[in-house]
Amino acid sequence: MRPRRISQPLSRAAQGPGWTCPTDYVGLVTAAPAARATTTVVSRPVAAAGPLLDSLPSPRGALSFVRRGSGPGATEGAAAGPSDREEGLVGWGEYARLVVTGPDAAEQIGRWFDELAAGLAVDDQVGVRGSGLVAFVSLGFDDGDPSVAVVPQVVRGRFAGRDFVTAIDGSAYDALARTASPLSGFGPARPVRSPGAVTYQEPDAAIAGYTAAVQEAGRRIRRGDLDKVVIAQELRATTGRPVDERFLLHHLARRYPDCWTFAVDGLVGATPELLLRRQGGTVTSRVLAGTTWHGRAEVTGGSLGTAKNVAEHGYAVRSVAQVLSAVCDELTIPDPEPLVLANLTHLSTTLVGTLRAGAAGKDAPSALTLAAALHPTAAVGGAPTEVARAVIRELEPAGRGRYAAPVGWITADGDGELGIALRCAHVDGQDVRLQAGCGIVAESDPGTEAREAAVKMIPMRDALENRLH
Ligand SMILES: C=C(O[C@@H]1C=C(C(=O)O)C=C[C@H]1O)C(=O)O
Repeated sequence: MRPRRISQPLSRAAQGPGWTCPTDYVGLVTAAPAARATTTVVSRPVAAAGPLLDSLPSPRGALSFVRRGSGPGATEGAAAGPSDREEGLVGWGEYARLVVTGPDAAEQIGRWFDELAAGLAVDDQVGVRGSGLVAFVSLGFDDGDPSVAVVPQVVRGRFAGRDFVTAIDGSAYDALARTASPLSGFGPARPVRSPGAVTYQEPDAAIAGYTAAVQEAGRRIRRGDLDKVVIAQELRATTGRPVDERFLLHHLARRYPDCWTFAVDGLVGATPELLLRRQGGTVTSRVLAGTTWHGRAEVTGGSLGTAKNVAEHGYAVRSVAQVLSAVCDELTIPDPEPLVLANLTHLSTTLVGTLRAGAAGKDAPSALTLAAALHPTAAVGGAPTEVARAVIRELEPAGRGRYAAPVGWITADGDGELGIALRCAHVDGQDVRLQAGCGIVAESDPGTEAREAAVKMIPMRDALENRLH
């Protein structure tokens, strides 16, 4: 599907008289709406109604940023998390969307969202994070890579144990505004389908190309051009049937409850790395770099703490600390600790900051502004940043698209939660592009890095092939 650029929200008139519902969602369709002068965003608390991901109505166009989600068959996987601790947002339907490129893509999205918000009335009876007006955002890695923002027509959310639904316009709005508990209508309008057989295109050539790129990156580091660069591999796959994004999301959420299971405009994955959460005056970032994986003898205990991993991790933490310390009164940077996932263990540091007093409230930098300032951290770019970006452009000529860039949601008052789009694939019908990368430093061994990249593709390969280990 080619991105459309829509600078104005789709008005009811533009949808035409025959318009009913832009998605396959049918659960909340009620009587025709009364005419309203101003479009209203309505958020209402609702009774808990099963896993968030179960509400996504269509195979395509899923919007998600969910943690500890489960979905059907949640008890199958050993790693399944209890769904009562599930939190996040899912959305569907498009009230408005923007696709932009350029070094100021995040700024353009921020301005567009501010203007859109200024034209909407908000009736929020929930008042938790993520309620009220939100946009899902997925930025491009490089200036030329398109960035996408979507304001959904319907959002289902859960934070701090509170369930809510937000709707703008359309049938869901009418049901929400008129009935006390509209949730009985939620559930997939179309059954979730497997993508069928998966074929990978020239996997050996992809690995050989990657190993050569890592070798070249190492050579440049050793000759002193830069200290660290993250080099990514891509793997293309074709599926027997058009991919149902929900199939991937359910699988990822079950298997990786500690990750944020995301989907925005066909980019689907489960990332362990939180680039930035802004909640009022508090900012949080979980930095990952330095990796070992299960099945390798040296995975346990001390090996994660090798000088190479500690150095790799240090670049990433410093790159985040530098940006956040400029806007924070206080910034806590604890020692790194292991983050154990189903297939990998990363060195992890969670930084927490308090935004500078003068910068609080309306003048505070928004979550999107901060995420754009942080991007690319040395966890996905390198050090120094600009040299690493140039090396990535050269050694990854296909371009990254939205892989390894900020993905998540933002609110109109500047809060939001944005991860780094990792362990993901871009899905377009039966075509799937998987990407995964590794931080390269002077001591990196190309063969080992190629194996690490392969391990990082396992979450998405398993999801596509519906394999549970
Ligand atoms: C680049 C990726 O992962 C990043 C690189 C890591 C590393 O090199 O150790 C670890 C976590 C991520 O910050 C990826 O998963 O594609």
